[in-house]
Amino acid sequence: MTPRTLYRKLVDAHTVAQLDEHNVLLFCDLHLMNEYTSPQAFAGLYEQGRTVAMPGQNVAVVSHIIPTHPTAIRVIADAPSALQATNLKKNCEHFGIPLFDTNHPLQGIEHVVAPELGMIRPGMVVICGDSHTTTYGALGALGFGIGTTEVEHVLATQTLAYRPARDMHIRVDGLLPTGVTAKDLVLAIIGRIGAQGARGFVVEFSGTAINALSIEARFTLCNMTVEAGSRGALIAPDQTAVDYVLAHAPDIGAEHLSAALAEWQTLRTDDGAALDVTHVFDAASIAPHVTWGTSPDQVLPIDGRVPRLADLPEGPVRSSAQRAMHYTGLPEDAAIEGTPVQHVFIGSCTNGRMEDLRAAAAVVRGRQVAPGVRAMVVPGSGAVKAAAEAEGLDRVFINAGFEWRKPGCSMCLAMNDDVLADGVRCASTTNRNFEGRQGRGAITHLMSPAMAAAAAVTGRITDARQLETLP
Ligand SMILES: CC(C)[C@H](C(=O)O)[C@@H](O)C(=O)O
Ligand code: SF4
Repeated sequence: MTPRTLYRKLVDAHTVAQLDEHNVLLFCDLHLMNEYTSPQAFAGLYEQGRTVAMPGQNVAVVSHIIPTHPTAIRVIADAPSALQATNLKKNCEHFGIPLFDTNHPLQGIEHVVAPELGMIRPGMVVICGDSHTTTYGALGALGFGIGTTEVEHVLATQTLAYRPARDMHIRVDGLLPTGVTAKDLVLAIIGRIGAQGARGFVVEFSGTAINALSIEARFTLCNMTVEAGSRGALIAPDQTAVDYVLAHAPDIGAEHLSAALAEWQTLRTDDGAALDVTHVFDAASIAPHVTWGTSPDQVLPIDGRVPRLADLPEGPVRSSAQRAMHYTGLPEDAAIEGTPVQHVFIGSCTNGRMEDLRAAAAVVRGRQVAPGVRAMVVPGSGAVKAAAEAEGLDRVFINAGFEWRKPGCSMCLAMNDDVLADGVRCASTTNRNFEGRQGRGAITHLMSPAMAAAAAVTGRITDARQLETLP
């Protein structure tokens, strides 16, 4: 048999029919939905009198528009947003789709909720009307975002017309130094290959540095791979992945377990499989990274300087850098370290999990948020929030002067009322630093949770490795 990549194996195993030369009909094991990208899809179903083919293989979560203030009952004040949530509830009830509604104790960001509740298994195809569905590659599942018209088709048929991508392999040799995280790795990768560098590809990661990552760190890596333009990210499931899945999905009955384990074993790229592109990185040389511009590839190691325009190739790279410098107020050749911030945001589907909160808390413990800085932590889900509180992390943050919020997307994209004012500069653990993403005129610097925590306590962009851990 011709050697195949892991990606090809997943596509082949889910192909129901070859539609034409380029497209297949792909079966989707799980379809996740949010309040934001599902309304028109449901409207389309009603219009055509169609029903949902496999309601049990769909799950909905209120993620994006939900307020995160620490009130006992959450009420969505904004009328159009409230309507989106009510409609999602009605639609889910009508079609029998499970829903994590506004006040559900396990509500959160869809990409945090789904894996922690054991919904994601190696070998699955998982889709969602949201680009960060690539997260699930961390468990050897092919996840990717789809558009609203596709959401309708998936609801009606549980399948999707799909044009397979090309295979990119990113190997990361060596080990990340202490204090350097998966967030720094992915920012370094995007910085080198560019925000369009993986466009048209599904990226498989391998190498000693990847094998050494925890599953939560792999979620961060696969989540942000989409910011290099990729159509998916994959890591072959190893023992770390199997342990995670079994710990989070105890319902895999003993009678299915050995078959499942045997199948997961086959989920790897065969020797000799054709790869379209390969990149190699050296983990040991990677430092904490921070974005300086308005695209995730406008990024620097913490000791780096904003590029000089004359050093950039003439054309779109230079002109977008020029525009970004104007927007972020950082001139060419400026050092990124020491840049003052007024806001710190710790959360999102990239870095809103337990390990992220622990890493931030380790920096914050025994310190205070710097004067003039507003800092908040928004856990990725109700389960993350409860686990963090059980460990006392909420007290660490609150005692330091952070706001401790309820779960949701929040200031990752400011679709609720967590919006930054014009000109405010924010150290953020999120994944996109686009113009206006966190509020009109607000400036976002992407970084790891430890780096964001260091910015909170010093009031400036700081190398977290230089702050001693206090008892
Ligand atoms: C709202 C949604 C469509 C969007 C996405 O697809 O990623 C959002 O989650 C984001 O992060 O920008
Ligand atoms: S946390 Fe941010 S990136 Fe993730 S789904 Fe929500 S808005 Fe999108």
